[in-house]
This record gives sequence, structure tokens and C-alpha cells, in this order.
Amino acid sequence: MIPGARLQAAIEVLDKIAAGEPAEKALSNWARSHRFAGSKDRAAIRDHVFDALRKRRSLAALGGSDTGRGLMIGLLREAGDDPAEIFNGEGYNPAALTNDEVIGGLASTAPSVALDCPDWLYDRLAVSVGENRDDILSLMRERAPVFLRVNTRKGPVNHIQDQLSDDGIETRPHPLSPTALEVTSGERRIRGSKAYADGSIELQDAGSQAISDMVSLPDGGRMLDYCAGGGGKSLAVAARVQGVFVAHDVAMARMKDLPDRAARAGVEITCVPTRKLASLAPFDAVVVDAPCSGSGAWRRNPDGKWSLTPGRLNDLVTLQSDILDKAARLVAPGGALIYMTCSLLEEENTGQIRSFLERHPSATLDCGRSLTPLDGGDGFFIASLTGPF
Ligand SMILES: C[S@@+](CC[C@H](N)C(=O)[O-])C[C@H]1O[C@@H](n2cnc3c(N)ncnc32)[C@H](O)[C@@H]1O
Repeated sequence: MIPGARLQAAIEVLDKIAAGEPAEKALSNWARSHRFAGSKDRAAIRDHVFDALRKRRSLAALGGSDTGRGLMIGLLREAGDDPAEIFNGEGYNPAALTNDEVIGGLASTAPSVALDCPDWLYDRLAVSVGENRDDILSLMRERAPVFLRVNTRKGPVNHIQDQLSDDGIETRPHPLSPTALEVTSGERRIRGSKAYADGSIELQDAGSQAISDMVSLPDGGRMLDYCAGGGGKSLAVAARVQGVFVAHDVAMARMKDLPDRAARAGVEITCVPTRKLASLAPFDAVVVDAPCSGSGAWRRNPDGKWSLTPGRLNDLVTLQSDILDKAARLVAPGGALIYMTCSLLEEENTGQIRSFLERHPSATLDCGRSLTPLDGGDGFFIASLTGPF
């Protein structure tokens, strides 16, 4: 596909997303109905779409509207290109610029626009991350680095780095975690590599690895991953500790790949439905990787930045406290309740723990940590609590 055709495809996908389709679904639907597009085309269209979603407000200001066309015109202007050279209606190029599009579009000086943040979140982030807000939002406008977690059960980090290099994937260690490698080139080869096939590596953000490193479980201990999803946290802890691992998620289907991933990694994780939990309790550690705003990972899921509303945030905070209370009942005496989010927002993090301690005055906060993209990976929060609950 020529560059103009890729832009036109991105315009169509962005318009579907604006109409309410999730970004990944809109991209896969487009690919399904345009089978002639090759993998390089699909990757380029995806990059356009995600770049536009990360920078939606500033590109809309530059492009004159926040339609797919406005965003792509803004993207070209931001790069210093003249959109009229491609928006000319020739061949598969997008239709020629309208008069409004030619004259429209001025970069906005309002900080929340220039930093691509909804106004209400711009104010809330000031409370949550203080003076780092603008630096964090600037980073959120860029693509996230690609990180791998080395499964040290399969070999030492430097050995697996050499193996990746043989497959054309170059990496460097990252200070957030001893198992984290940042991919510096060859990222599109990861899923076809030998290290991926034999479970020596997993794709996992360095911040996610850092908080998994903080989960303390004695050898032989029993851990419940209460909101397991794909199982990223269980897999990381199970690679480090010889224990018994149970994974649970209210949506069992989300754990469907976990048995295969665990087998590849050489660890055992048992997936259980909610009705079995009480009979398997108590656990030495219950990890609650709670459903959250995802505001720490907006570089990877930028549509979340625009779909979050104050009402949705309040609903999430209520759900998180309900989950925490349920999970606390499954912790063994002397065991740990470990709460995690990939959020930067105070009400989901320290605020959530503050209200938990108000509801459970005999519980103790043992340790906690907040990470932001300024640390290199996504934003995460972890707090470890002991009972009695
Ligand atoms: C942040 S994601 C988990 C990510 C996962 N731990 C990982 O590392 O890949 C949150 C998960 O919580 C699950 N969830 C939502 N409500 C829940 C509930 N009431 N009880 C248990 N799990 C729930 C969601 O289905 C989702 O998979």
C-alpha cells in the first residue's frame, strides 16, 4: 500500500473508534475486510492509529477537527509535512483538503491540549503525581518501550540475551527489575523466536516485573492471583519462587491461555472458578491486580485516556474496594494481601488503601511503591497488607 492509502485506512479505523468500537477490534475488523494488506501495511496503519490516539487533542488542534481526517492531517503537520501533498484525491490517497482543512488547525497553547489529556484528568493528576504531572504526560504521548521478562528457570539473563541476539533481537538490561530486558531492535521477531517458543521469555512491562518482584512468598507457600487475567503476575512470581499457585478471575475466559503459558514456562498454575475459592483458602499471599483505569499504561492503551469518565472512575473505585474485602477473607493468618493497579490516580491507589484501613482497623500496611513512566516502564502501584482483616 502507498503511504496515502495507509493514511486513508487509519482515517477509517479512527472514525470507527470515535463511533465507539474498541481500538484493537476496529483494527482487526479493518484487516479482515482488506485481506490484500500485508503485515507491514497493518503495522504502519496500527502505528498511525495509536500515535493519533496518544496525541488526540494536540493533533485535532493541528488538524482542525478530531475526526480521523483531522487527526491524520494533524499528524502530518506535526511532523513538518504539508498534508496537501498526500490529501489530494489521487489514486488511493485521501480526498483533497477542504478550504477549512487548509486554513484550519493551529497548535493550542492550553497545557491540557498540548499534553493530550482530558481537562478533568489533568486536574486529578495534579493531586496524584504532583509536579511530575506534565513530564509524565509528555512521556505518555510517545510509544512505550518493549520489555521482555526473562524466565530465569530456563537460564541466566545474559545467556537468554545471546539466544535472542542469534534470532536478530537486541536487548539491554533495565534497572527496574533483574529479569527485565528492553528490546532495542528486532521487536517484530519476538513471537517467532526460539526463546519465546520455549518459555525463556514473556512480553511484560518492566514496571509490572518490578511490582511482581515485591510479592513476598516463602518457598512452598500458597499464592492466589485473585484477578489473574492473562496471569502475568502469577507467571512472574512462579518463575522466582517454588510455591503453589492458584489463579482466579471473574471472567474465566480471560485465563484461557494461562495453562499453555505456564506449561511453556515450566511452572504449574491451577485456574479455578469463584465457587471453588473458599474450599481452597486460606492462602499465604493473595494478590489483587485490580481492574483499574489503566492510567499508568496509556502509552499502550491510549483509547483508555479518552473513554475514562468521572463516573466510570467512581465505579472502578467501588469495585476495587469490594474485591479487596472479598480477597481479604481468603488470606491465612499472618499472610499478605497484596493490592496492585496500573493506575496513577490517587483514588485507586493510596486512597483505596486508606479506606481499606479505615474499614479494617486491625490491618497493617507493610510496604508500598508507586512507579510512573518516569521510572522507565508503565505506571504501577503496589501495597502489601497484613491482617487480621
Ligand atoms: C488488571 S486486570 C489483571 C491483569 C493480570 N493480572 C495480568 O497480570 O496479566 C484485572 C482483571 O480483574 C478481573 N476482574 C474484574 N472484576 C473482578 C472480580 N470482581 N473478581 C475477580 N476478578 C475480577 C478482570 O476480568 C481482569 O482480568
